[in-house]
Amino acid sequence: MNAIRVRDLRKSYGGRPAVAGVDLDVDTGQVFALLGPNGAGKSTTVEILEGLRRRDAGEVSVLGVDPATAPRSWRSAIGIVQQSATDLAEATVIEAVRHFTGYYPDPRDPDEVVELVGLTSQRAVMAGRLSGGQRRRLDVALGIVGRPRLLFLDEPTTGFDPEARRRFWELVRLLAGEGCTILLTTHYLDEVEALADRLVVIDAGRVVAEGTPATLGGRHQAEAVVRWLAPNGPQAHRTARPAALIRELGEAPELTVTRPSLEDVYLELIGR
Ligand SMILES: Nc1ncnc2c1ncn2[C@@H]1O[C@H](COP(=O)(O)OP(=O)(O)OP(=O)(O)O)[C@@H](O)[C@H]1O
Repeated sequence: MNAIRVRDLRKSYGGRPAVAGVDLDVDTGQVFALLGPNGAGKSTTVEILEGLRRRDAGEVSVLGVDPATAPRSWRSAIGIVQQSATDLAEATVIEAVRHFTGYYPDPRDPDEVVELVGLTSQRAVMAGRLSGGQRRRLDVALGIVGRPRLLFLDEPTTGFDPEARRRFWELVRLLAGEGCTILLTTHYLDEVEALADRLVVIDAGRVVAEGTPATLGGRHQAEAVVRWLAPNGPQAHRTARPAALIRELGEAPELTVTRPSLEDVYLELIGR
């Protein structure tokens, strides 16, 4: 069964389409990324899947249920990390996590959750006193405390320092390894490359491309650029068969082979 199945999803605000006919298929256990420029319609799509926003038209099934009419039991199988953080300023980290365990039938141990998101040293700190990145980690903690079967992560690592991001990636891999399906919205293409099994690119409310990080937009078939330092200066040669050229060159100094990055392909897809 697909964890998420969407057909011809539509939503307008005041007559202006924000989502204009989106189809999505996310397999159970996949890490699936939604990419697209600001205002593309990602959050609107995700909020409809989370049951937090009404759609105008289209079919939506999330864990086999229509989120618009989903029962409470469905909600407890879903974890949400939204862009706008929950108001928790008056609780400490561990109190907030403990409080949220009360909403779920089979929650994780609060101390384990705090450790997983790297907030053990801040466990007794008031949420209102956390730094931006630490606050975001607390949001992640609250999203995973209920052991969700499906986790929505909307720009989860905004404000994270590089170490926190790497740690968060490990956490996503751990959750995926436990069989949790993950829908990730992010503007960081390295994050998509590191985590996503599949991705779609949304622009102006429509899916403009889909694939894996390695194959999006025919990236894997694109010509490679081979660079090296020759006695007469730096060389760059574009070729579909880099291995043959490298064999010919032998031990060339400063030899590199590059193909278009995911970012190159993405920017081309959205016409920027
Ligand atoms: N509550 C709202 N009322 C009116 N218009 C809205 C509302 N929410 C979103 N929009 C508009 O709908 C369009 C899609 O917005 P959405 O937040 O879904 O985009 P996004 O892809 O998530 O963007 P970002 O990357 O900036 O988070 C935008 O033009 C936005 O201005």
